[in-house]
Amino acid sequence: MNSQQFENVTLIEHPVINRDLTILRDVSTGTAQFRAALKRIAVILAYHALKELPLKTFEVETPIEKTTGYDIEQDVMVVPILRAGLGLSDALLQFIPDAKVGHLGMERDETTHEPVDYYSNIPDGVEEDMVLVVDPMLATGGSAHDALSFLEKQGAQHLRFVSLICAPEGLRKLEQEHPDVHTITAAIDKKLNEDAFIVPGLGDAGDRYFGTT
Ligand SMILES: O=P(O)(O)OC[C@H]1O[C@H](OP(=O)(O)OP(=O)(O)O)[C@H](O)[C@@H]1O
Ligand SMILES: O=c1cc[nH]c(=O)[nH]1
Ligand SMILES: [Mg+2]
Repeated sequence: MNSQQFENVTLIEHPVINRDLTILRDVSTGTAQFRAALKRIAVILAYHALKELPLKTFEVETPIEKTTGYDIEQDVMVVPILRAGLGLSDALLQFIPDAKVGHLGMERDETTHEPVDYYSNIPDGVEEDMVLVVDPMLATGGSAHDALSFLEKQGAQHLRFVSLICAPEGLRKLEQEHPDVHTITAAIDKKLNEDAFIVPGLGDAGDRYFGTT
């Protein structure tokens, strides 16, 4: 499936992503290799997710002459959806070391597949900042929808969603509920199964990243 079927979705294609997604999908991949592959893809996603940041110019003096310098004009806030989102947030902080970090704790109920919120801590500045909500898996879209709605209620106006693997069902939900939010992802998979897991997916991202079951 390609991103052209969805408004406001950028599907990042890169040979390193293809190789690392395969490592992540492989059921025999252990925790260390899983973390390393996720972190490599996260850097590529972060690079693309920050592409639209506005710049300001100023004069800088090189050893040879004065020239135009650039700095990022807008503050950035990274908001991982706990737990699995934590695996993506460091990559963004490598590029924007002074970014604020908010946290939203959510866990899907295994029977209803609805997210249950258990924690929130969002720094000041959410109205003006570029706010990047990060979570490797977009399945039904319930968790991302809750997170984006919560931030919109707090006044967020410049929201992006950064994900590793999206199901079409989740992308359709975001398209309907948050048409202004741009999604950056490394894969759009086939569908959800009866347990609302992404097919083929990689299983439970949080469990595989943190070594829980
Ligand atoms: O689109 P949805 O249907 O809402 O599913 C996606 C959510 O499920 C996973 O989290 P999980 O509930 O497993 O929590 P965890 O990160 O603590 O493992 C994943 O990291 C997303 O947050
Ligand atoms: O496939 C899925 C769906 C929800 N959460 C995950 O971690 N994986
Ligand atoms: Mg999980």
